[in-house]
Amino acid sequence: MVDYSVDRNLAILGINNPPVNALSFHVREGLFNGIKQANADRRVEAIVITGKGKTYCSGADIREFSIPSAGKGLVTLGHRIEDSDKPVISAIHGNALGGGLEIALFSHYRVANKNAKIGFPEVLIGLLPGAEGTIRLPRVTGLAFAMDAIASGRRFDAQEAHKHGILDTICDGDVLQEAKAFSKKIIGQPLDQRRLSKTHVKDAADVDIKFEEALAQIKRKYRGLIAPILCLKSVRNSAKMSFDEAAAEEMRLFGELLTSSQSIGLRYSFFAERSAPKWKLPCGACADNTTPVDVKTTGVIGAGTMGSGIAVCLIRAGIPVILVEKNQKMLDQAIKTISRILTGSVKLNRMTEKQREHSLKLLKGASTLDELAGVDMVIEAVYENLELKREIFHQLDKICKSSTLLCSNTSTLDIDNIASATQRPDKVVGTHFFAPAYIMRLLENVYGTKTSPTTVATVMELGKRIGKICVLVKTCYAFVANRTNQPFGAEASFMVEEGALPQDVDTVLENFGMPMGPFKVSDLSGIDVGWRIRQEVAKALGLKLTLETRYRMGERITTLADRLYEMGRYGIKTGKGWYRYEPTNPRKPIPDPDVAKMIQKHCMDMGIERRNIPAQEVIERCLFSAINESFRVLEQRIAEKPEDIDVIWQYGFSFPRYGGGPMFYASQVGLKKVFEKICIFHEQFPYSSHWVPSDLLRKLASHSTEIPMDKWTQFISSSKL
Ligand SMILES: CCCCCCCC(=O)CC(=O)SCCNC(=O)CCNC(=O)[C@H](O)C(C)(C)COP(=O)(O)OP(=O)(O)OC[C@H]1O[C@@H](n2cnc3c(N)ncnc32)[C@H](O)[C@@H]1OP(=O)(O)O
Ligand SMILES: NC(=O)C1=CN([C@@H]2O[C@H](COP(=O)(O)OP(=O)(O)OC[C@H]3O[C@@H](n4cnc5c(N)ncnc54)[C@H](O)[C@@H]3O)[C@@H](O)[C@H]2O)C=CC1
Repeated sequence: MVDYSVDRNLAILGINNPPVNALSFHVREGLFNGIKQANADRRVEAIVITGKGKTYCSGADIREFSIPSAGKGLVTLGHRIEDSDKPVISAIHGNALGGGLEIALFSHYRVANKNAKIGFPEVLIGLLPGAEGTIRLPRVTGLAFAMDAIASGRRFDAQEAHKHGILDTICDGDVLQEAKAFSKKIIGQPLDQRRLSKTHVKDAADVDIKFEEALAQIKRKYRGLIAPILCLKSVRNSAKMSFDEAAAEEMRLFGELLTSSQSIGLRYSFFAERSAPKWKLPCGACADNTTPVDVKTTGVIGAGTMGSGIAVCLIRAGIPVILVEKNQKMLDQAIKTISRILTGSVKLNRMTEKQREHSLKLLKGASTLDELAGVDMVIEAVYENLELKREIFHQLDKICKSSTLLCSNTSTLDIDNIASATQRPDKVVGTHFFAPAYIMRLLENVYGTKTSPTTVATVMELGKRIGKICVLVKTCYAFVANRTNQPFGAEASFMVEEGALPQDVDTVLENFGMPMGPFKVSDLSGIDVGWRIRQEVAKALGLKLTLETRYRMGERITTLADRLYEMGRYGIKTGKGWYRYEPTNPRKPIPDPDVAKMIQKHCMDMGIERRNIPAQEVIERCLFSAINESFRVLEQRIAEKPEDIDVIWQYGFSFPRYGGGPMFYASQVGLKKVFEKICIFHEQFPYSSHWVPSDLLRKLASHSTEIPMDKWTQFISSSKL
């Protein structure tokens, strides 16, 4: 785990723990023993700590935080490094993150390759740099930089690190060679001033002002998160207390965070996010054994909300797009919108003006499908209408070259049905983006019965290329995202019918951690979109829709959203929806008394008695109904693993990362408790089939002990009840 070698007068300690050189138990032991050995070795005059492979060290092994600690702690190791009689140089390439940066700060000198990335990302997993990082960094950089870097968790480059004194020198080439050259300058120099524990925070006098400024900023930026605040407090301590007192307090705060529900949720999310793209098909094909085809050119059909957003994602990643729209006015409008979105990216420093111009050159508008004959991939984003989509796929099949992949951005429709309109069902797949497509990170890729592994691999790879978090799911009505979100939204609307107002429900869920309540989201994505979907379903089922009903096919429904549609309130796009929007601030939802009146009249007409709905009921009805549906999705193998559902909720619906997602939330509440509550709601609301308890959940809840999440799917085929 740590390779020890001696090169003339230098001991080289090479951290060798692929893939990221995390500081696991054996690495800590190896470094500790290496420093000891080097100090005892007469040939050695200086010690270099370096990383083998692609990186120096990416910090603590995050998995070890969830098991009892063993062996030497990072602080003990760090003190051994700092106390070394022989100078220790950290030679950094790749990443020096978290505990890795702390090792570097325990070292007496730091040299780095110019491409190295440095940072304290602990806050992103709900922690603080607990091996004296919050006490040492301000001693090097001053308070303002340390507060910003530690509370934001951002990674910065070697140049910035050098400017703030973190690095002594930066090199172009091999960092180990640079460290060897550097050692010649420092061997024999006194070490005391290089030991950060012996130094002071230079701008300590300004600590209160800097703390208040930083606190105000992070409270705005990271609403509801505890770790950024404790990060700041710990940095403040570095200036107000002695080194040892501040370090002891840092350890206490670290312990507090380590066991906090937020950090546990964020650590879960870290691994869930990495497990989601590791797709697997029932035939055994998976990410590791399937090669994607190279997508060089694309077509997007439909230049509406989604088509324009998808086109932005593609051209921004350097992929040419032919945007086909039958309505010239819509096309002109879309091209203007796309240009405006990219201008916004330039303003936010996310791209340069030159990149914007280059991206726009990759976009070509067109009015017929014939233009798509030669592209490698088409993404269809026309209205949610099965016949229309089938007709388009039928035509594309004839027009496009035989290798072209045909993707649909449908939000609900069966991929098998769409694929059956072509002679190439193996190349048909769902690519479900989320609105606004150029912002939301999720791409829910949907495979049909005949979709080939190569097609799946290609859309998963394309998603990664355009910066999306991809999750693969099996086709079914509404797939995983919209299917599990549907009961959540239905319960939110039922509660509005029973006594709450849209803003009440939104506020409770926003306080829970959702950045936007479901009624604000509905206004954003368009009330007409949901209306069209309901019309489609009704048409497919041969139903005639009416506003004066509370039940359809034995199922409870509410027609409140349809009433808004009838009033022309389509959401933000019409300036009115569940809320109203002023032209001067068209994205700010304002509660609208007209909506309250409409709701009250609806209730009176339908004979619904309104009552007070407590906040806890809002949370339980929204979340537990989604959880129940999620368990069904798992038992039907629509989603492969619970983490996939959680990632979908985080990146598709902005479920707070610290909350993990509905599946993780259920695991934290306890499956027994969740199941019992679902049974109670089922009795209370017998006409909502989403309350019929999932068999899988029943099996898991009936177990005498809580079953860990990674074992849940093993119970699908188990007959145990
Ligand atoms: C009083 C008590 C004192 C206690 C003191 C505590 C000291 C501390 O201050 C605590 C810490 O160090 S906390 C850890 C700080 N470091 C981080 O958060 C870095 C996390 N990793 C990354 O950002 C990217 O993986 C990275 C940028 C490094 C690489 O990105 P890539 O995109 O190249 O690769 P990934 O796909 O993300 O990762 C490759 C595989 O490695 C796993 N992994 C990454 N970082 C890990 C880490 N720190 N611990 C454990 N596993 C880790 C990752 O899960 C993936 O493996 P698979 O999931 O199997 O694919
Ligand atoms: N709006 C949303 O939040 C989301 C929508 N979706 C799905 O994306 C698809 C598109 O939805 P939106 O962009 O919201 O619709 P939209 O109504 O904004 O845009 C649809 C566009 O398709 C064009 N179009 C219709 N038939 C066409 C044809 N034969 N050839 C070329 N263009 C044609 C229309 O003129 C219109 O500009 C739907 O399947 C929808 O379910 C998926 C995720 C989210």
